[in-house]
Amino acid sequence: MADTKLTPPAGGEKITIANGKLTVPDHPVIPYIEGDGTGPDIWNASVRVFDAVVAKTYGGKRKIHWMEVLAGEKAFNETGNWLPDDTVTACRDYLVSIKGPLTTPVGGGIRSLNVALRQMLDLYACVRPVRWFNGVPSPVKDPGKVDMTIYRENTEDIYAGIEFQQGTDDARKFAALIKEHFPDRYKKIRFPDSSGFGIKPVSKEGTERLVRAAILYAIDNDRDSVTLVHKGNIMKFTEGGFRDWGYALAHTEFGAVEIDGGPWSKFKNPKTGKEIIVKDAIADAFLQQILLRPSEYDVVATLNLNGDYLSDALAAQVGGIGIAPGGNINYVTGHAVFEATHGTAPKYAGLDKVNPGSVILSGEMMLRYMGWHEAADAIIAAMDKAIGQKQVTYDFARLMEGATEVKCSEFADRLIAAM
Ligand SMILES: NC(=O)C1=CN([C@@H]2O[C@H](COP(=O)(O)OP(=O)(O)OC[C@H]3O[C@@H](n4cnc5c(N)ncnc54)[C@H](OP(=O)(O)O)[C@@H]3O)[C@@H](O)[C@H]2O)C=CC1
Ligand SMILES: O=C(O)CCC(=O)C(=O)O
Ligand SMILES: [Mg+2]
Repeated sequence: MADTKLTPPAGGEKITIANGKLTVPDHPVIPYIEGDGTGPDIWNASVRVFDAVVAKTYGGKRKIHWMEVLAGEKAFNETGNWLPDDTVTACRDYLVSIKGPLTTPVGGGIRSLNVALRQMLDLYACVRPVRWFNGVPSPVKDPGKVDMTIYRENTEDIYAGIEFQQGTDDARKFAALIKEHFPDRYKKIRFPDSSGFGIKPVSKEGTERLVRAAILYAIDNDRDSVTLVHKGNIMKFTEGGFRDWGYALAHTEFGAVEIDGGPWSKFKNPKTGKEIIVKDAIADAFLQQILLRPSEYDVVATLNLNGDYLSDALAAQVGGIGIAPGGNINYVTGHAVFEATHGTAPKYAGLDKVNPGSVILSGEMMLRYMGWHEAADAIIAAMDKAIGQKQVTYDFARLMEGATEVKCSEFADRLIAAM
């Protein structure tokens, strides 16, 4: 594999993987992408928290050597390329990286760089834990009942980007192809001449590796259930396939057996002996269930688009997207890019205003992924403490009684002080 032409920071070493196990040196090089919009505000606050927590936890023995790599507007302005090869190579070579949000225009323009990076590195699992921090304002009565981890398939579905724009030669060719080979289905297109088209590939292997990761997470973290969320009643061969392949994998690889005639199934956690239920839910019903009966759901395995919607909806239930973290992971190659669930929030760019919590908690996931559990735990403890002191960014302050609003950078200061 070619090394990046970027100059790595002196004194740092690469994280490596052998036989599926990461080796993390005490001084790892970690590439980061600052991000567009509010990305720089958030990154500047977050990196101070990461450096402080590692220094305080390990007394100077460990240190992250950050290496900036470019993507998005900054990359385009400096190199004329939205996602330079060097950036992808660095994320590939150094295995673990972290990024801020990148803008994707609606309707036309460039395709999502975020999605491109996930596809190029084959980061098939988008892992988004959703939990409530004591004191965070929430629109629901009992936000503490929400404790779920979303495993969103990250490389397939409508996000594969196979689309044909209305009125183009490609769209006409595609329509002609369906007309010739699938006349019955062509007849179902209400306005064929003025339609755009999108294709949704969902594969057995793609489903299996995602559902396997979700079940292994449930085993390792002693969770009660894995729910396969799909719209398989309507999209039978894609979303319905996801459900069927997911159950089949639970049976063949984890020894799950059907309960009361199925399809819900159960197996014993090989580590704890506790029962894990594998169940499924249709996506629209699931969205009302998570509001009404959140404690019945735990690990969620779902397709790309459902997972995108669900992540923001669940984040809102525990106080908003300002503290919703995530990681894009390939558990086989070890590649991982950590990033917030939210986007660039452009109206707040440069105001030092937004909540940096989502990137800070994405860093917490990254540290845990690296095996630096003590530092990760210290971030969670500091978060609890800082929020408890009610000195919070605008998003929480506007909903929290008796709170003092602090800037993005000041919230990082509070976290560091709370360590
Ligand atoms: N992974 C990525 O890089 C992602 C990129 N995007 C991209 O981001 C751009 C903007 O997307 P948009 O739909 O506006 O969604 P955003 O998530 O950027 O923002 C929507 C709203 O969420 C709230 N919000 C977002 N981030 C924070 C934060 N850190 N602290 C507090 N509140 C926050 C704000 O709410 P309020 O207005 O109530 O204050 C904001 O207006 C698009 O180009 C989109 O494609 C989107 C998602 C992920
Ligand atoms: O890539 C984008 O611009 C949006 C991605 C997104 O919303 C997500 O991954 O949750
Ligand atoms: Mg999203």
